[in-house]
Amino acid sequence: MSVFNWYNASIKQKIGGLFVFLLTFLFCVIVFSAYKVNQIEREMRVVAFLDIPLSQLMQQVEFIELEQHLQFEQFQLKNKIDDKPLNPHQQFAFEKQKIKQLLDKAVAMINHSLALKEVILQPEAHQKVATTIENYTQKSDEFENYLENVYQQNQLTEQARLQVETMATELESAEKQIIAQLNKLTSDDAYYTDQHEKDFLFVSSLLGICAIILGLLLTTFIIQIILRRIQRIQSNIETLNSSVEHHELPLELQKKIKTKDELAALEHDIKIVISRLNQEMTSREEVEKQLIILATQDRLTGVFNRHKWEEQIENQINMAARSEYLFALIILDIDHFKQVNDQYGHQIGDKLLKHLATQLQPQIRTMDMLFRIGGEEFAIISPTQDKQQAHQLAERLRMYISELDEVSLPKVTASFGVTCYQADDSSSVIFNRADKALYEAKAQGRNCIVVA
Ligand SMILES: Nc1nc2c(ncn2[C@@H]2O[C@H](COP(=O)(O)OP(=O)(O)OP(=O)(O)O)[C@@H](O)[C@H]2O)c(=O)[nH]1
Repeated sequence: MSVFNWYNASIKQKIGGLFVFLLTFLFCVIVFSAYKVNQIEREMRVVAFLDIPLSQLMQQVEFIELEQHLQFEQFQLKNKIDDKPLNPHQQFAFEKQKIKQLLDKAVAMINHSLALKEVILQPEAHQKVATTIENYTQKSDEFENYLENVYQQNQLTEQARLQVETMATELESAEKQIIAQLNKLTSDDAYYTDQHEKDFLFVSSLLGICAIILGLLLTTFIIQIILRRIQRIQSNIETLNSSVEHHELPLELQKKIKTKDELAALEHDIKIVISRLNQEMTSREEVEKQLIILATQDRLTGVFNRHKWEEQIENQINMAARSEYLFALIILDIDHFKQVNDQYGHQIGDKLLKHLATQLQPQIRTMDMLFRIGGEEFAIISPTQDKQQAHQLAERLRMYISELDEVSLPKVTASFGVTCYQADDSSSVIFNRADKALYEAKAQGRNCIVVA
């Protein structure tokens, strides 16, 4: 079994470990507390049902013993009390009988409690008290017999008097011993019970402190978990918000949701919203791309359309008007295209236009732009080219078109009008100049280039 590694454990594991420790401690404290309560209850029962009645009994014994003492005093002084119906022996026997009853009762109580194993505190001391009482009873019997003998002889010798005195003193001290033992027993029991009560109070305080710490920890732990999850939800919502604001695809929820409470349901809902938004934005981007293509691309040939042409020629004019920037404009028109349509059909005419555009695109630089600006009319904007360079490009393209040989398509040629940006040109001015050059090229017999 691997030992819990506190230093390498995560915060969650640490809090969990602390919980296990505290719960174990709390459990031990509860068990100990229950044990103490039980012990105190048993002790209190002994005090209530044994020690206190014993003390009461001994108070009565003490009282009788006081009476006896007085009697012995009289006996010693040989003061006969005429009005008293009983003689000293009878008097002693009568009182001894009362003491004996009380002491027998005390011994019975102690023995009963000992037999039932109720005495948990100082059972030996209780046993000793019982033995001492039994000894006392024996001594008391002996004293009674002796006293009877002395009385019957009707004269008191000095020796007998001394013997009676000694025995009486011994009996008295035996009684005192019993009382002292009982008092000690009661006070000891009270002391131990008091100690156990203090222990119990200490344990109860520990219990309370543990419960408070556990409660605080538990509350903090739960609050932390809830806060962390709320933060996660907030961060997801923020991501969502920023994605919508910046038109970016939102990130997927990173953490897999394990729990099934209300917050988990909320996270799940947000996950669904994010996933839907992802789909929505992806398809919207697709639609936007398609729209841009539709807006800028010629559907038949795939090159830029007239709309893009108008936008770009304006851009080029603006750039050239602001700086030394130069660009060339080439307009090319397929020669006798009407005949192609007439002879091969409109479909072949379309195919030819598409084929021609596809073949021309790789022939120009990436910065050059090819537009279809009319039926069989194309334009090329060629940035940073002067007239000569533009003428060379047009010538290369003219040659290329005239040499194109596609089996399924008729061979064609094209005429070119070429010009360059001139100061203060507007889009229509430069276009008209190029168009005029093209017109001249047509007039010159086609498949040629006129630079304006
Ligand atoms: N197949 C096809 N034909 C088109 C398209 N757009 C225009 N045309 C045809 O192109 C032909 C252009 O004819 P014209 O303007 O007379 O010019 P041309 O026959 O090319 O003669 P020149 O330009 O003078 O050499 C017309 O017959 C149009 O119908 C198109 O998208 N597809």
